[in-house]
Amino acid sequence: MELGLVGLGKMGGNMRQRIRNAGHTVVGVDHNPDISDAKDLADMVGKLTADQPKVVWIMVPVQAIDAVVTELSDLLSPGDIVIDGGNSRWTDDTRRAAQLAEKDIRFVDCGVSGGVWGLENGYALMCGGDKDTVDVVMPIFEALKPEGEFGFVHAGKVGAGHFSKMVHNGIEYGIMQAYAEGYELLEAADVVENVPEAFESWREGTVIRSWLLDLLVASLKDDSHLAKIRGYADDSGEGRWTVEAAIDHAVPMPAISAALFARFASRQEDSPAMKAIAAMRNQFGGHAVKGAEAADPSYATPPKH
Ligand SMILES: O=C(CO)[C@H](O)[C@H](O)COP(=O)(O)O
Repeated sequence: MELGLVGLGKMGGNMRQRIRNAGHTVVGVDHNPDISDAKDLADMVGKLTADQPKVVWIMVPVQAIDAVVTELSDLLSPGDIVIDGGNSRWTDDTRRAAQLAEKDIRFVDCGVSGGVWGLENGYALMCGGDKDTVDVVMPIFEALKPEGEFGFVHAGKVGAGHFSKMVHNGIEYGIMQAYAEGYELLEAADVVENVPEAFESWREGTVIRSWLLDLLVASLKDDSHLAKIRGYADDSGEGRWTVEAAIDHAVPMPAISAALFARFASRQEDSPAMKAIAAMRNQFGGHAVKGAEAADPSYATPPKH
């Protein structure tokens, strides 16, 4: 089968290779001419010549997806298929599907998990769209997914793929946070003599073995106290959308929301909220505060009311 692939970065570049390894033709396009097979989107579409609907997979940062969808809507023909494999917000899928449907172009949303290891291990795929459309793309999904029984779901209509991926990522936040908190306690308590060794021992036989645990062990092998990196964690939206969806459905989500808020806390040099707590403790109990007492001696004595 023939596929156009837009975006050949960390994910798209390896996906092109895995699809080619399975014997398909991929015409990839990227801003970087050194890795691109076509000079622009029009050139890429022109190079898709097989007797089939043209199928174009978008694998670009979320901010760039709308522009690519709009350009493709002018380049493709009725019956052709666009797949959005980025980490899009699931509510954007119906809007993009409707935009393309105006020109009878079909749309599939596909959450992709596997990161930089996907070339080797395969990518777990969660897609949404009409069954007939998903069936056309199936050879490409088969090429990308891990070998074996699992790693693919046609989750439902348009939007269901990214909704599934969003919840997957929310769970990812919660699992990572739990390992991270356990790591901090082990480091702080100084009871377990070799923390990386304890984590490594959990990789087999335990209830908490997982790939994320394997990855943490790999990081601790390289840097046993994680001294080379700062405790600063970004987010790209998936955790926020998961918590927002939980609110929409009144679903209690204490672990995932705590994991999300822990990331926000990681970005603060100092905590305005904890300053407020320290100030109130000082007000009601004359409890000592850190930092400000040197500059303002009034903090050293309990205020009189
Ligand atoms: O989808 C992924 C993994 O499954 C991406 O790595 C994603 O970036 C993770 O989300 P966040 O950046 O918010 O941690």
